[in-house]
Amino acid sequence: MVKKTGATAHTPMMQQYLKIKSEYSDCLLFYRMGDFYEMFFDDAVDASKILDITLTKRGKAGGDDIPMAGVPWHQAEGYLARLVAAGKRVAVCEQMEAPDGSKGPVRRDVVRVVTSGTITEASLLDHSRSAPLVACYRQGEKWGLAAVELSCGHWRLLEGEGQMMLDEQLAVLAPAELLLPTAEELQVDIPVSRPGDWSFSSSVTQEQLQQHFGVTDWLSLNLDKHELASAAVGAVLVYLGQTQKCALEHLSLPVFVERSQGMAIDMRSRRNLELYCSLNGDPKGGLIHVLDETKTPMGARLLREWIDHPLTDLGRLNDRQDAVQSLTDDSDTLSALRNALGGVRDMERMLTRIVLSRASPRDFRGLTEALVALPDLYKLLADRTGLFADMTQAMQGLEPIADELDGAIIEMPPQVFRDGGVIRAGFDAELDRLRSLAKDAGDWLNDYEKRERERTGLANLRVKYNKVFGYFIEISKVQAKDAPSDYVRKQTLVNAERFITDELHQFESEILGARDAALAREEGLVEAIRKQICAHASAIQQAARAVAGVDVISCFSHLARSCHYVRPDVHSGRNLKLVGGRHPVVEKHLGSDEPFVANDTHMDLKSRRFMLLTGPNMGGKSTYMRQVAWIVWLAHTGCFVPADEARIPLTKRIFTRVGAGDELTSGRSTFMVEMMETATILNQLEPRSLVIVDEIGRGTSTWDGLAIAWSVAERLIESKDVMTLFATHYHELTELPDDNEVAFNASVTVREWNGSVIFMHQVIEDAADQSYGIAVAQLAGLPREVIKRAREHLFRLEHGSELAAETGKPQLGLFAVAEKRQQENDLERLKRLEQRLVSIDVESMRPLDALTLLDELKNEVEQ
Ligand SMILES: Nc1ncnc2c1ncn2[C@@H]1O[C@H](COP(=O)(O)OP(=O)(O)OP(=O)(O)O)[C@@H](O)[C@H]1O
Repeated sequence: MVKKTGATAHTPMMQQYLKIKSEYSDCLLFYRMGDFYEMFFDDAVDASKILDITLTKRGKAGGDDIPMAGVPWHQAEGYLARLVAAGKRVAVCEQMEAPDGSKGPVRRDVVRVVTSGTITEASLLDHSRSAPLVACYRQGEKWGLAAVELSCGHWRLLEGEGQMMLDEQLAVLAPAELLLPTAEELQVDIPVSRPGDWSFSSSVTQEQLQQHFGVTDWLSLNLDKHELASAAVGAVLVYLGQTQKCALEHLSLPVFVERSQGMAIDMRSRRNLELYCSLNGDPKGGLIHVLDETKTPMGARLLREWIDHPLTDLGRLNDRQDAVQSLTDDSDTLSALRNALGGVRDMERMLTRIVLSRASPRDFRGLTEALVALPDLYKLLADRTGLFADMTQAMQGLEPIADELDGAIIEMPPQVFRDGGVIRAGFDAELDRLRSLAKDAGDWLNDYEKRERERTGLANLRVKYNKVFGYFIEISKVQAKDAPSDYVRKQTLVNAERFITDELHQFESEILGARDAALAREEGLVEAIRKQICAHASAIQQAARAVAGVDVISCFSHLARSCHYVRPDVHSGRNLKLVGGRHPVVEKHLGSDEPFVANDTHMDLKSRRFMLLTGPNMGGKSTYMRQVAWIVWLAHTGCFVPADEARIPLTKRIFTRVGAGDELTSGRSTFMVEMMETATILNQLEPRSLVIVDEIGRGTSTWDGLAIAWSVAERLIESKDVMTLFATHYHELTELPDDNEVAFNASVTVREWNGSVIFMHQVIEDAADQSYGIAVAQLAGLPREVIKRAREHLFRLEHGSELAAETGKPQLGLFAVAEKRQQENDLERLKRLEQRLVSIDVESMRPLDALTLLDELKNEVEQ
């Protein structure tokens, strides 16, 4: 810990620093000094470690050096990102006035606190996904969530009950930062901030809404019926006030939208099905990677939202499908639309930065171009009904502001505002006048330099400029002695002397005045334009949302055409029929020499609801089951599906249990994870669930594993209105369909050829005849001797009882052993019962004792 006070009096600047720092003690303070953000004391020490920057010192406190570290202001973005990623909050303190040379430090204020949930800079955000700030408020089992994406302005309000559902929602929302009351602890790996318990209240929300949005009509937001979500909104708004310190015009209103439940998919299942990345963490192996053919960042984010939240409302689903169909059938419009979308940059996030006064000139230009592109887009969709009608309407009406912006902002603006050059010539007469004054200066300087060379005869004389001295004449040391007498010496360098003249001095005051005036004029114009944009913020937001919608729909249409996806018939009946189904990711990754083998699926929630899938390792079982899950999932998003024909029953939940890797970091073994996933499925099954079980019971002894797999399968078979695909290596389970007419066997086919196996990847309705495990091990390159020995062991295990009879040695097959153990257990239990019965003295028993004993005996038998 570095001492901050001591006997030495602090300089006025350091006193100002310490005062501001004391108000932001939980933050690292970026204290603006000229072209740098400086940090002092512990902040400097911490930042120098995290950012790997030099730790220097500035002045003393209590006799000790004050540590200092700094970063250049124009590179602050990258440094902020690293500090926030390291879990820091950073208060950015700016100079609020230009230094005027008078005594005392310039006025400084914190203009913003940067936290992981309030980042808006393009370079710090993943363009394709949201990273919301989420407040959570609980009362008993019930909870309310308010999630806002500051960089786009969208809200999502949710309420629910129970920890499990809360965990699931949080996992899907993937907050960048969580706001909680002080007493609340959630076991999540997300940075937590606490805006103050008082802020979690509906009345605070009402006040804040009035303050930020001028909303007085509380009822129109539908928050009055949702006390918990409403309280969470209050905390979000208070926190944004604490950290952003500016108007939040770009935020949409936090309306509580009642959502029909939608399809529920727990986080493990999302991971198991490889939604975002493959099980080994490669994003290219994730489904999103294959589906994301969107053209705009807004579209990419909305695509994730649609995939993340599949619909169970058939009406809405149909609207999406109709829209996708209409573009799929019209390839000219589709390609024109996708071309036009290609030119639209991230309107939502650029708008946010403009509203929050954090935009670069390029954000202004980017937004301008996006607005200018809107008419092309909506004209392409003119006369279309359904979803497109609302979307085209939202894109209209912004032409005047688009024209205004286009007339104001130059086509290739610089990266920062500092040197001006953002406003087009011809936009403002006064700016043009000041600029031409400044520009004429260049000509004047050239002319002056020429004149002075001629007058003095010094050919190397140069007129130069730097920030410290302004304009000066530089003459080499050798020639300096010949400088005329009206040259006033200003600075001596090793090889040169610098001079000033009255004429140059007078020119400087005029010219610098004109340049400053031009910059100030431009600043004023940009601010006026910014205000104009703010006034249209809500309309621009809606247009951006509409662009995102058009983008996702055209992405779906593009997939339908280019990858041959078909419109699924999602219906309220029970029948599932997939003809020529394919796995979207595996299909994409296979080379042309190894075509994907399409497979059919015929099931019914009522009469054919349990598929027992067997077959060799590497045969394609996992691929097949995931493909069914994916087709069902995608069908509920509006996307067409990779199949030739698809009829899909409305599905409320998807569960998966897939052979995942160990979660060793969470202290759970493979078997434990398996059992937890299985428990989730069995405890939460509800009608219209689709269950995928890819191996169960592998992480324990064969007997325990088989027993568990068997009883889980039985339970799933009994579950009405639940469709299960159950892959297993336990061959014994293929007997299940014998006694259960809703169950049927299926297997992936292989051919044997020259002692080797060839995988056909074809799913047929029959049990696999053998497991081919040893053949696959041979393919994988296990030593020949080990394979030979394995075959001998296999024979011994499969023919245990016959061998035992022949050799007299007890070498039992798996089932024989199981049966024998069961018989032995039963026998023992019977013996114990017999002993108890014999020892009873009936004559001396009271009736109550007799009844109690009878009850005990019954329990023992039933165990
Ligand atoms: N329908 C298919 N068409 C073409 N190739 C396929 C098909 N299904 C699977 N494959 C290929 O076979 C490989 C193995 O498939 P998969 O992992 O589904 O087998 P599995 O039966 O589940 O194996 P295991 O039992 O060892 O988990 C896949 O990575 C893929 O390359």
